[in-house]
Amino acid sequence: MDEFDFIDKLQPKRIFQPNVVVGIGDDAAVYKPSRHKNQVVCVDTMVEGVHFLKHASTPEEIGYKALAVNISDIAAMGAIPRYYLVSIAIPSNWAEQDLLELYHGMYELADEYEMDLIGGDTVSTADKLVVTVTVIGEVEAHVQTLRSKAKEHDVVFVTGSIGDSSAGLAILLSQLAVDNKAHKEYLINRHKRPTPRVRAGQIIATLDRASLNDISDGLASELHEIVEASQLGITFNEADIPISEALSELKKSNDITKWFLYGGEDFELVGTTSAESWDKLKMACDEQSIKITKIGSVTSSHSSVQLVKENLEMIFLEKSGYNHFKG
Ligand SMILES: Nc1ncnc2c1ncn2[C@@H]1O[C@H](COP(=O)(O)OP(=O)(O)OP(=O)(O)O)[C@@H](O)[C@H]1O
Ligand SMILES: Cc1ncc(C[n+]2csc(CCOP(=O)(O)O)c2C)c(N)n1
Ligand SMILES: [Mg+2]
Ligand SMILES: [Mg+2]
Ligand SMILES: [Mg+2]
Repeated sequence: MDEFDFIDKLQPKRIFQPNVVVGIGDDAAVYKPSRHKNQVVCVDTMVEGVHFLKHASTPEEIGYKALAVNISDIAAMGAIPRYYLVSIAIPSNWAEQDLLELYHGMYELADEYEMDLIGGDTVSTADKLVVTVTVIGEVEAHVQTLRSKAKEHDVVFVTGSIGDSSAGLAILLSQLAVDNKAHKEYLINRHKRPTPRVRAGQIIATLDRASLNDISDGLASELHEIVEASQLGITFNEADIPISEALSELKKSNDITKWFLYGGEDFELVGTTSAESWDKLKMACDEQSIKITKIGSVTSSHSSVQLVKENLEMIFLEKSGYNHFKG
């Protein structure tokens, strides 16, 4: 493979955003920021063996997810994704065709959101593929859906359903057998092709105030991040946590809490807002068929995350979930 030929093949056929001044092909990209908007930027990396296994995912699925997890961070800021850059470290056992397919996985999502690939970097590496995606988005200058914005008595809400991705990973790792074929495919798909909740983030951005976080490391961990940043507490009900039909089915013979509390990679949004704003949010989401569920409330109990179990026992949850240095 030739580095320069490969980069030539990444040149987009079309540019969606009129504000791109210089895209792929020079020393750096140039774009014009929109007036009255703040620029929002995030970067997340995926490493072969840590975030995906080459034999368990197609290159297209890996590319899709590498972009999706970053769009999810943009959604958690109430922002709209506009541009992305891709840095890729390539070992010799990845063929050019695999890499072009990986980019196709990204194009699928980028087309949906009319995002432009405006640059990146290509290097070789000894062993595992590493793909790092940077996304730039824009948000109305007054919108700040920060982890620190929770207030006492707020409603705690979550989009979609929780725990599917982690159960899907357990299937891929042969730690879980699911007989129902449709359920098995659903769970694996939720792991490989998470849906970033940009539309929900947009609605939340219209509220007077909201705290917001996306669920990458697990619900318990993300709730801890909100209570730490807001110096408050959260209490939530196990019975109210939205669980898919596929995961509910597994409840009969598995302890599913490890998936929905600590598993991670749900890429749903979790946040808090006033009771009044919650009513507006719920109504707006219902109108657009966006699933959003109230799971608890914000308390004055500093930095504690309390779960009311289905049997009404109350337990304090530790900040455990996915942690790169704890496994
Ligand atoms: N190596 C680093 N250097 C500088 N800032 C970092 C570094 N790693 C993380 N950060 C910053 O720390 C904050 C939290 O990052 P983190 O990656 O935990 O958030 P996240 O992307 O929402 O979570 P996840 O990576 O699990 O998806 C962000 O502001 C991020 O930019
Ligand atoms: C092969 C394999 N083993 C384990 C996992 C689970 N996993 C990896 S990183 C992560 C948290 C989010 O990542 P980050 O914090 O880097 O954004 C999780 C839950 C996986 N996806 N693939
Ligand atoms: Mg990150
Ligand atoms: Mg995040
Ligand atoms: Mg992230």
